[in-house]
Amino acid sequence: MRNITMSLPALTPHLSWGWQELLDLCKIRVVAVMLVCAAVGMALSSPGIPALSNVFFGLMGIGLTACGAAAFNHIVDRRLDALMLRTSRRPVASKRLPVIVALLWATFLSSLGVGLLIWQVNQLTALLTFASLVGYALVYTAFLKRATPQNIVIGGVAGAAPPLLGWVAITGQITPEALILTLIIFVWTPPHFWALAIHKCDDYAKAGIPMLPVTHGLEFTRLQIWLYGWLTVIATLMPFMIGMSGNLYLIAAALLNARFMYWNGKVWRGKDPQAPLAAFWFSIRYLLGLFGALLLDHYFTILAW
Ligand code: HEM
Ligand SMILES: CC(C)=CCC/C(C)=C/CC/C(C)=C/COP(=O)(O)OP(=O)(O)O
Repeated sequence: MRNITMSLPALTPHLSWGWQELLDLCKIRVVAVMLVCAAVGMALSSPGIPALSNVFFGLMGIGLTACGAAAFNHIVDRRLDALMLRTSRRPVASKRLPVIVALLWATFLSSLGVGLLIWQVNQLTALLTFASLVGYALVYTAFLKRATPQNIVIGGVAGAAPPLLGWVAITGQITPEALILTLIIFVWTPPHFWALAIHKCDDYAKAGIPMLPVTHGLEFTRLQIWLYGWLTVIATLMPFMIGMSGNLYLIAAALLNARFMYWNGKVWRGKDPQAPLAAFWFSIRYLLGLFGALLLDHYFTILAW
């Protein structure tokens, strides 16, 4: 017995995992921002306070499924992740966590998430959340990411879904208002991701992943960031134009857009080597600020009545 125990570290030199590794699979900070967007979708879907049980189980179900999708992504991408500096220390890529454990964890999280939605929320939310899981973990990660520089544009549909999922969790219906919130995240994704991809271009090239800066060069990618930035600005004006949001939102959106386009403009001009990373981090604060403004505006308008 003593011999077996002593020889284990030699046989499995990298294996060392616990709750931290399981948590690392969940991309918890990305999922947290997605849940903010889902919660805003829930709030804007109805004039008063939405049914609290739908809010609670909706956010639990969407969050758990998104964590499961992220865990599947770690499994499918483990060889690619091992080739890139940014991702090489991930639990499955670095072989600290066995694939089978990650697979059981991803399956557990996703089943629990979708199960909660079917049981406590509604079938349509469960179906759309499951479609987002498949869209990200399978369609984007296993196929698009390796196949085309448009990978994140098409794959962005799955990442953009949270406000729609939140909306449907409360109302059971897909409406144009919910689709506008999703459109905002959809057109925001290319500036968000390509800014980071420019910064990590060598890493992606080394791993042979056809991200836009690798296949079409930095100048073309910088232009795309600028153009998608303007599309995002237009999309963010839509909630005001259709009367879903008021002046408070419009002012906040104008200020946030000015800063967003300041950074995207810097990326486009290509003179400041720090600009892409700064633009990437600002894109996250921007999205949180924008959805925060939608929420505040919604409840201020209700209180003002
Ligand atoms: C296909 C769509 C998307 C792609 C390709 C993408 C790509 C990325 C990448 C590569 C990172 C760096 C992750 C890391 O270093 O571990 C990142 C970070 C992040 N993304 Fe995205 N993203 C997408 C959509 C989204 C969406 C929809 C949201 C939120 C609604 C989001 C929020 C975030 C946040 C909060 C971070 C920072 C995470 C941290 O602090 O560790 N992303 N994204
Ligand atoms: C159910 C539901 C709402 C699903 C959404 C799932 C989800 C967590 C999407 C996250 C999008 C994201 C962080 C992509 C990163 O791209 P990447 O995987 O290429 O980046 P990486 O190189 O950091 O792994």
